[in-house]
Amino acid sequence: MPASAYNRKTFTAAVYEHSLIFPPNRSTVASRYNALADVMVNLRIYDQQAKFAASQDVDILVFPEDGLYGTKFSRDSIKPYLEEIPDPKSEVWNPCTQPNRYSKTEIQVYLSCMALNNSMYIVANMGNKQRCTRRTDSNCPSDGQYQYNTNVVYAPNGRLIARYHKQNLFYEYQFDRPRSVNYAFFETPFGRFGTFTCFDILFEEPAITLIERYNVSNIVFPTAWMDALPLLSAIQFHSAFAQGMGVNFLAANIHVPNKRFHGSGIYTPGGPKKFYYNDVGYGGGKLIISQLNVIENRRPHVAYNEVQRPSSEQKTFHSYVFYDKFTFVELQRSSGVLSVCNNRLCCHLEYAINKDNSDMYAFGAFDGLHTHEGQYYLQICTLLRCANKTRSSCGQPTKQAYSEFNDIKIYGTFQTNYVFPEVLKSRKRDGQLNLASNGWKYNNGVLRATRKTTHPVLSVSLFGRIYSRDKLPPGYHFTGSGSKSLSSSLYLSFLMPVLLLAVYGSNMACGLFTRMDN
Ligand SMILES: NC(=O)CCCC[C@@H]1SC[C@@H]2NC(=O)N[C@@H]21
Repeated sequence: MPASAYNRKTFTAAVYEHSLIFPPNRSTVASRYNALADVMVNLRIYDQQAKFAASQDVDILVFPEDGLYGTKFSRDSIKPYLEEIPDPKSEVWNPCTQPNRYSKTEIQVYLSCMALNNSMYIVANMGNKQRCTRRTDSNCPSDGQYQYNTNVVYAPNGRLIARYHKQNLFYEYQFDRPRSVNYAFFETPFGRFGTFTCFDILFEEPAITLIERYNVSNIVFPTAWMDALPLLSAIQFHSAFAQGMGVNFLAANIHVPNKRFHGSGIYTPGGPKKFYYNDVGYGGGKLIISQLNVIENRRPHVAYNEVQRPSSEQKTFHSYVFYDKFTFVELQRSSGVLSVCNNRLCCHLEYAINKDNSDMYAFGAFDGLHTHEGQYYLQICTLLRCANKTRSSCGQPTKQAYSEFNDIKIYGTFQTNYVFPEVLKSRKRDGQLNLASNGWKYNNGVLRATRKTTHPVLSVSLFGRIYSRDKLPPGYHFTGSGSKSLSSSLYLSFLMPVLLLAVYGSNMACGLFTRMDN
């Protein structure tokens, strides 16, 4: 559909960070009756939020991943919470107006009525079961059903219009990985929306393909994201993805601060519109509402690619950032130009700092395969505040910083256009994480402050992904996939190589892996 076909210029979006009420016991198998009671406690809170959102003329409301009953189920204990969900690509169903078409679909009926009663698009995450039999499907799990982590989308008339099964599972042994990637998108009067879930954002499939091949310019993103500082806090990375890919991005997280689940927001190609970050044990969930422009023409970024290696006079050192060994140089002067290289990536920094005595900053580069909790190939340039004044603390998580910069300009010799510009600050008032809503520009691969920074700087980074250098095929991680009965060492040392050979072999034969992204 051409962009001019959209009859709206703006729309109002909302995301709800939900402080969910967990079922009393997630390790034993509850009855369907008790499971539904657990879900209803959370659904009623969703309903209150939807009513309030409607009073604010919200067009689309997003709820988080695992928001209805939480995480850490076993394959068996999740079963009473699952529902069969028909494929909206092959049939039209309005659960609110046709509640008896399928049995045991109470959650879907409730969500659909929420959309209809409040006349808005509702995006939620729930569990989907799909029966199968080994007689016709040799991959059918031994318990006779697939179990998927699923996003569902309802139109303002209550109709189910999209269903997405999460591809890249993150230690979710209760769920199966879909055998082929499914792309879920839907049309609204204010643009085309795609959906994927949490860990998916780090991978090419389905995220990049949805945006580039299916031309979605808005993403609805239920997530259960645990912050991993210094480069992968929720608000920081989700905002950077929106900017790097040139999309509106609506991220709803669960709120469980003692497990590092927090940070939701509404992000645009030009920067964050509104976000919520609260890591203390009180304050609870929050509804965030913001008006956004309809994206007429998505404008992806091109990363700076000119190869230049100005030599740095300073000594480099190594330190770990989230298990990756970066090469760093320390910022020792009040202003200057620094370069640092790691493998094929060279990063360049021009800066002027008003440095507080308690701060130490370093500028680092990493070009390699990240292997902790999943595998993904990274190229990163980062200017960060070290956790204390030792070099080995550079890259360790910290939320404290006291220095502001008069000037920052960062660029690098990236071999990918998938570069996400991050600016993370420490909020003066209370030391909470903060984002820059303006005062920064990302253009032609160069990230620069357009004026003196406000709030102390925690990190400023160019976070690049090279999907074609990932060692695992899309969606294949050693986590999840319902393989709970296999010990991970057996899986990694024996079965994984066999699986990989089989997958690569068959896909190569089918010519599916010929596409190069970079
Ligand atoms: N529910 C999910 O899919 C959570 C995955 C996101 C976690 C992000 S990605 C890698 C980092 N590791 C973490 O602990 N948090 C980050």
